[in-house]
Amino acid sequence: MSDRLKILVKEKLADTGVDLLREHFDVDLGDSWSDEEFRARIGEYQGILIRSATKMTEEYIALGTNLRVIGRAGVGVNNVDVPAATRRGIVVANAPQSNVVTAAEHTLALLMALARNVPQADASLKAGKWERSKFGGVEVYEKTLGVVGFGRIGQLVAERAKGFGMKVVAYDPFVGAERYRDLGVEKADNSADVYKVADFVTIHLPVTPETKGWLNAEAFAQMKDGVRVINCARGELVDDAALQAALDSGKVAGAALDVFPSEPITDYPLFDGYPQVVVTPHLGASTTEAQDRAGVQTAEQVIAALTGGTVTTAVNIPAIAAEDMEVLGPFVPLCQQLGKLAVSLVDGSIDGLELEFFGRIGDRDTRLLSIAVLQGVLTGHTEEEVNQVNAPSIAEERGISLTETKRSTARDFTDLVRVTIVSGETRQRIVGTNVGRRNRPHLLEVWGQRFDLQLERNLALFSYSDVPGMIGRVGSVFGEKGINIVSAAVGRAGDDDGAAEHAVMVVTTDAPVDPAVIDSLVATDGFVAGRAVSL
Ligand SMILES: NC(=O)c1ccc[n+]([C@@H]2O[C@H](COP(=O)([O-])OP(=O)(O)OC[C@H]3O[C@@H](n4cnc5c(N)ncnc54)[C@H](O)[C@@H]3O)[C@@H](O)[C@H]2O)c1
Ligand SMILES: O=C(O)CC[C@@H](O)C(=O)O
Repeated sequence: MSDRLKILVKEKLADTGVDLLREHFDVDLGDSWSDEEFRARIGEYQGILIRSATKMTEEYIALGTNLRVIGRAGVGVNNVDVPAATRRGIVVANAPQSNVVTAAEHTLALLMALARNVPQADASLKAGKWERSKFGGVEVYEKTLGVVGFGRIGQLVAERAKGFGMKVVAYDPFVGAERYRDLGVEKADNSADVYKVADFVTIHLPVTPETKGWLNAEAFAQMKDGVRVINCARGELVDDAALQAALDSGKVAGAALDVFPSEPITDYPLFDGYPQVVVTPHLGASTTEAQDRAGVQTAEQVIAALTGGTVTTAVNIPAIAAEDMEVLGPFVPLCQQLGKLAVSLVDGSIDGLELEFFGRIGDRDTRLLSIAVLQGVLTGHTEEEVNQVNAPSIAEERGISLTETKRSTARDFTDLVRVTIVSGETRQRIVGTNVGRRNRPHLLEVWGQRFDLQLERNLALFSYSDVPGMIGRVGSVFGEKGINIVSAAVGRAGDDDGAAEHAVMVVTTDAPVDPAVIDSLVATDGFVAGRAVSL
C-alpha cells in the first residue's frame, strides 16, 4: 500500500491541476460518484478539491475524518462551511484570481446578448424563421452601466464596458476613491444613485447577510423604466419574485442570469414564457483558461497545505509569528474591534488607514496588528472570509492604503493603538488599549472625545450637544425598547470658559441595538449622530 497522502478531486478539474497533484499524492477522481459513495469514502482522503457543485457542509466535513485541506477551485467559498472546517483544523483555500477575467467577460457576453437579443434570434433562425424586425436591439454605446459591488470582477467589468464607450457608475463603499478615478468610473454614494441613472445594472457582490436579496422590489422600483439587469455573481443576491414582477410590469426590459438561488436548477419561473430573459447554467468561470488557472492554483495550495508550505490563499488560517505572539497576541482582538468600530463610523469610501502603535507593542513587528485592524475593517464586506493571510491583499485590491507608525513609549498608558480611517477629506480616529492582567480591550477616544470604557460586543454611540438630560433620554428610550445598558461613558470638550459644547456618549448593551432605535433618537433635538455596532 502506498504511503502517499490521498486526494479526492470531487469535480471536473483541468488536467494541468490534476497532473500537478499526482506528482505529490495519490489522486482519485470522484466527479461521477453518487452521494452514497462520496459519504462512504470521504474519510479516506487528506485533501479534497471541489468547484461550486459540491456542498461541503458540516456533515460532510465531519465524515472527512482525515481531511486536512479543502481546495476550492474558484472564488466563492459559500459552498463550504468554513467555520466548521476551521473548528476541525482543516485549511480552506480558494483560487480567488483564477476566474475573475473569465467571469467579467461572461458578464459582458450577457450584457451584449441582452442588448442585441442574440440567444433569442439564434433560436428563432435555427427554428426556420427569418425575423429581423422582431430582434432589433439597443446600442450600449453612451449608455450607463451601473455596477453594484466594485471588487475584482466589478472593476474588470467596468474597464471592459468603458471599451464599448459606456459610462460607468459604481457603488461600493469599501473601495478607495482613487480606484474609481483610475478606472474613470463615477462613484455613487448609495445603490439608489446607481439605479436612477443606469440603463444596465450588473451586480458583483458577495453573498452576505447584508447582501442577500439586494435586488428586491424597492431596488427595482428605483431603477429607470426599461432597465436591463445582469446577475453573474450569486443567485441569492436577487429576489426572484421581485424580478419576475418587474419583468411582468415592463419596468425591467430584460434580465440575464448566470446564477440561481439553488443549483443545479432546470425548473425556474423565468425559464418559460420570458423571452426577454437570457440564462446560462453558471458558466461564469467556464473557460479553458480559467479552469487551468483554478486547477493549478488550487492544486498548489493543497500541496502547500499538506507539505508545510505557505497557503497564500487560505481563507481560514492565521499566520502569526510565534516570537511576537506573546506581546502582540493579546492586542489582536483589540485591533480587530477598533477596525470594525472605526469603519462603522465612516460614511464615504475607505481610502486609507493610518495606524499608530505606541508603547511596548511599538517595539515589535506590528504588521500582525495592522492585519488585525484590516480584518476588522474588511470583515463582512468581501466574498471570502478575511483572515490574517489574505487581509493585506484584499486591501490592496480595493486601493486602501495603509501606513504604520510606531513609538516605543505611550503617554498615559503602557500601550496605545490609534486607528485613523481616511475617507476623502475626512478622517475618523479612534483610540484604544488593553487594560489589566486579562488584557481587556478599552475604548479611549471616538469622534474626537476621550473617555475610558471596556469594549463589549454590543455598543451604541451618540454625538450630541452637551445639554442636561441627554443621557437620561438615551436611557429611557433604551428602557422602553427593553435594551439593557451594561455600562456607559461620556467624553466632552469644553469651550474657553470650561462650559461643554459637544459630547460623545458610548453605551454597551446586552444585545445588539436596532439601528432604527438609534435613528429615532438621533432625529430628536440635540443629537448629531448615532451608531449601533456589534463587534
Ligand atoms: N458566475 C460565476 O461563475 C462567478 C465566478 C466568479 C465569481 N463569482 C461571484 O462574483 C461575485 C464577485 O466576486 P469578486 O471576486 O469580484 O468579489 P470581491 O470580494 O472582489 O468583490 C465584491 C465587492 O463587493 C463589495 N461589497 C461587499 N459587501 C457590500 C455591501 N454590503 N455593499 C456594497 N458593496 C459591498 C466589496 O467591498 C467588494 O469590493 C461573488 O459573488 C462571486 O461569488 C461568480
Ligand atoms: O465554475 C465554478 O466552479 C464556479 C465558479 C464561480 O462561481 C466561483 O465562485 O469561482
